[in-house]
Amino acid sequence: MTGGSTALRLSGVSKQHGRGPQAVRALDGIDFQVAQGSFVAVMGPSGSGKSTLLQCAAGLDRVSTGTVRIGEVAVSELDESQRAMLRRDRVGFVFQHYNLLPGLTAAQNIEVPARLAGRRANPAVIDDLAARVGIVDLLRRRPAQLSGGQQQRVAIARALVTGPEIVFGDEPTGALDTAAARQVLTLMRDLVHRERQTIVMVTHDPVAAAHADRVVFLADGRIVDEDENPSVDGVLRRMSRLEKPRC
Ligand SMILES: Nc1ncnc2c1ncn2[C@@H]1O[C@H](COP(=O)(O)OP(=O)(O)OP(=O)(O)O)[C@@H](O)[C@H]1O
Repeated sequence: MTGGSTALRLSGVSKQHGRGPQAVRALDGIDFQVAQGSFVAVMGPSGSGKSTLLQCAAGLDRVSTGTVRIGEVAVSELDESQRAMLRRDRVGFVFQHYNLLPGLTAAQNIEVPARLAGRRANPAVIDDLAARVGIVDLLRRRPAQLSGGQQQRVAIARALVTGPEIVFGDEPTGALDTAAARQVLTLMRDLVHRERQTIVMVTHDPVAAAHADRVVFLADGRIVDEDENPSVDGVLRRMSRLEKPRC
């Protein structure tokens, strides 16, 4: 992991969904830091709290207790509209199903977050992003004219257009075939190692997780294991320990 500043810090974070007898404690005392310029994967069995962790870390949901910081900003102290502004200006998102607007070209899709922030992206910025993610010749196409891997590259460029401090990925390769997934993961790793982008990705896929610098493993809302030098076999071994039936 690279030294330097901390892009994301969760301290003592708990999150309860619902109230009373129906309440579910999805996160239970999470302490989690991500160094700026690193690529971290979050894994764990179904229901272990991965999505809740991502939602709380990205300011999409409120924590019940504890603090979340993105850079110097205490996200957990912001109100709803301040969190919306933080997400717009400082956070990028990449989803499993790309979420591109079908009526817009790739270039127009990339520009959407800048437009939402009341700006127009300089065409040179779009060209630069397209070069960084390898879609220079595809900018005039609409999503239906692109493969899944190409659409995810457009979505990654869109996530980067505001120059975010951190990018969150929710199963970003979950809908891709093996070859396209590998290319997208290599791109994400290059963005981190060449450009010092920071990426936090939730995944079920040990191959995807092994592209990260570090993998954290959740079970029952807690971080129960970490792998600082992940390999596919190592991740599979750790996951199989977590997924053993409990007595
Ligand atoms: N809005 C909600 N209301 C009530 N319970 C919820 C809500 N969202 C999640 N939960 C519960 O919180 C726990 C953690 O859910 P979460 O979706 O974060 O897990 P996950 O690890 O992402 O699961 P999966 O891998 O299946 O997507 C689960 O027990 C889930 O049922």
